[in-house]
Amino acid sequence: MSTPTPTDGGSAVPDTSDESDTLPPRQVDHDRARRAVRELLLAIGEDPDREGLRDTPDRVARAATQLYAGLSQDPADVLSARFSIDHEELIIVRDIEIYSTCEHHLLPFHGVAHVGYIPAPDGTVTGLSKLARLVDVFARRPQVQERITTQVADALVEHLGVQGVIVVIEAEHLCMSMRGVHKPGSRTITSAVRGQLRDPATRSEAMSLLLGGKR
Ligand SMILES: Nc1nc2c(ncn2[C@@H]2O[C@H](COP(=O)(O)OP(=O)(O)OP(=O)(O)O)[C@@H](O)[C@H]2O)c(=O)[nH]1
Ligand SMILES: [Zn+2]
Repeated sequence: MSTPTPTDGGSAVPDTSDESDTLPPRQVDHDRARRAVRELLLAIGEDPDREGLRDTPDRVARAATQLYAGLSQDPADVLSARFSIDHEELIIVRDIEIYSTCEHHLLPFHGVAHVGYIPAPDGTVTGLSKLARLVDVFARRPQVQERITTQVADALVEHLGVQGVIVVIEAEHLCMSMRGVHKPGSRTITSAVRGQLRDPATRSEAMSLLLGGKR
């Protein structure tokens, strides 16, 4: 599913294998990331060669391969795990923990995602874990919360042919907590609704299940 990422800290070699036909090579360029982190440390007046910081550029570069792994992952691959169970009613996975990185400040935002959908008319569903994996594919990129929300909803329509989908994400943005406006604890809630779940009655049933026991 995912494109392999270098683990030895060496510079990423552009992917010229067959996989590059489907996705552009987006692995983290370790050398470049290391140089950038060293520059940032110099820019803030730190000594990147002092003991505690000596390995930091390399650590940050390696962390980036995890934090931005979604850039080289294809939602179609995640949703290729599908099977027919002849179920045409609402399916919800809620409280999916989500960690992402705000594209404005490169600081984390984290919270929960709730995903519900009404399967295609032939009853085809995907595995429950795939909904959480789908969230991660879009969260592990430089992002804004609204975009993750719509991308998850649109991917389920496009790749699974669902009749309706609702996605709600609640998250705290550290760029609002530890800097800037300094409002720790504020939560941002975004939603995206498609197809049959736009119908007010169905949508209200889905919302009460999505948020059930939490309000
Ligand atoms: N809509 C949206 N805004 C976001 C998200 N993450 C961060 N932001 C906002 O992006 C905005 C960037 O505003 P700017 O004025 O360009 O940057 P800034 O001077 O650092 O803003 P402050 O955070 O207010 O200090 C801020 O208001 C952030 O709260 C997100 O996921 N969605
Ligand atoms: Zn931010």
